[in-house]
Amino acid sequence: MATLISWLGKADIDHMKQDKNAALASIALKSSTAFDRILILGSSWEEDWQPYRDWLKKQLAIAHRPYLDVTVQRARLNSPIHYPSIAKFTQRQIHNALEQDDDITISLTSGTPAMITLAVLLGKSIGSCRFMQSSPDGDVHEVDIPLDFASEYQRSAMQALQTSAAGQPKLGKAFDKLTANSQVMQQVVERAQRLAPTDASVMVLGETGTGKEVMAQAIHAASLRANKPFRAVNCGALPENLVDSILFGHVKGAFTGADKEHQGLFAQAEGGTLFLDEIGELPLSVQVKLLRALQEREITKVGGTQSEPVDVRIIAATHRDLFEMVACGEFREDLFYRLAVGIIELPPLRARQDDLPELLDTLLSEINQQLATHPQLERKKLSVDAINFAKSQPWAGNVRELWSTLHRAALWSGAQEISAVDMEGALLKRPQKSVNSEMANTLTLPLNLQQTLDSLKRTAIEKALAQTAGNKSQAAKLLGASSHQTLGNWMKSVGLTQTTDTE
Ligand SMILES: Nc1ncnc2c1ncn2[C@@H]1O[C@H](COP(=O)(O)OP(=O)(O)OP(=O)(O)O)[C@@H](O)[C@H]1O
Repeated sequence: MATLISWLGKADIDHMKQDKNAALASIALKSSTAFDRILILGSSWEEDWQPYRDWLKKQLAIAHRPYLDVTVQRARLNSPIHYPSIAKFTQRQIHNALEQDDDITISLTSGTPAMITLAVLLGKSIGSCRFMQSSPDGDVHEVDIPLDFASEYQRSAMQALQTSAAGQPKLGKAFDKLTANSQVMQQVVERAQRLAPTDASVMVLGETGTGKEVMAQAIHAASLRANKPFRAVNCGALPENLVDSILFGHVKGAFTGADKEHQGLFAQAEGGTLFLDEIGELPLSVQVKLLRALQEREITKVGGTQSEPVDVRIIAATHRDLFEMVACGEFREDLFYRLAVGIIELPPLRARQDDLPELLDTLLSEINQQLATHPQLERKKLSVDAINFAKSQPWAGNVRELWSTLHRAALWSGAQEISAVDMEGALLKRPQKSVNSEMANTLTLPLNLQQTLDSLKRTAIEKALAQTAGNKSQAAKLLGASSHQTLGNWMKSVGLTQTTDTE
């Protein structure tokens, strides 16, 4: 796909009014490459953008030049000669274009000297862009700029990265808070470390309490945004009528009670990272706005008319099955793919037993620090049988449940060493679920009772094994079987082959 990027100058507009091809139009119409997309950057003469776009489309049609898209992108510049705002805007446009197409041509004919200088600098350094200009008589030629400062730029960019990294938490340090001894967690952390500096949106998936927020903080701390704000919000806890305003802000008078302007979380996280926890709970109407913010990198405050540029990295998280939500139409597919550029799946605690000893150790030191503030409570240690007990539990609430159980055990245990009995006593017992009336209602008679019971037994065993990553001892516990041997017998009785040896 080929894209032409060009500023829209006064000369372009004047020529359009005289129905003459010049500058941008000459390049669009006469270049040897037919452009699939033409991206026009506009900063002044807004009333002429639409007529220019329509006129150019007409000229392309007359010249039998097929195209996919001709768009005008609004540039919010401090002035047409303000280098920092032009640089920021141009850089974003080239990056966006490179995400879609690899053949980028930049016109050097339209725009102020500042715009053209920066287009050359950025086009040469960011990617292998081509440059074109048109002469006053309408001839078009490719401009050879014989400077290879892409490599020079990369070298100095690397140096800048190293310098800034020196002042930032080291990559390893950023992930220090995450216990990751098990192989499965090490792979997850390696992946997150690779993703961290890329600036891509990230989707963290995992059951409740698996450490999604800790992971998001670590990614932020290991990114080039580490010195900028990290803001977190639980989308599920936002009142539906205020979600918009909390995320995007509102202008004074936007609604009853909006007695002053409010900066939303996007503005508060400017330059940094916004962590959207429980993204699956976001109402569809807000999902549309979020998608727009990600695509256009612009937001509009509630009640506002002007959009404002934003530079925020999004890390989203959910414990829900987003694929299923997409399939049911509860979550926008386009937003899902925008967010899930980098997917990090945190395994449940029961699938990473090797993390338990260190996790228990870390959690206990935190708990001991808290206990230290109460003079009558002593520091606690963990016995080996307490660690083994922890390993035998399914921990449906993951690290959070482990933490609270350990906390209770530390408070209740009379001895300095927490035993397995203390841990067991501190476990919150989940109510046993019985076959309820809802299930009974789904039964239709006549039925073969034995077959129905076998099928239920089989489903329950499969579910328990899936939930415990094939660990038969833990699955047995979930099903109320006295041992993994009993579970083995049950499996045989319903014809389930015992492919897993994990106990
Ligand atoms: N790998 C880990 N190492 C150390 N502590 C962890 C780890 N994972 C989670 N924790 C701790 O467990 C608790 C829960 O973690 P966190 O809030 O990040 O989970 P979550 O997946 O975001 O939960 P929820 O889905 O309920 O929002 C926190 O106290 C956190 O510090």
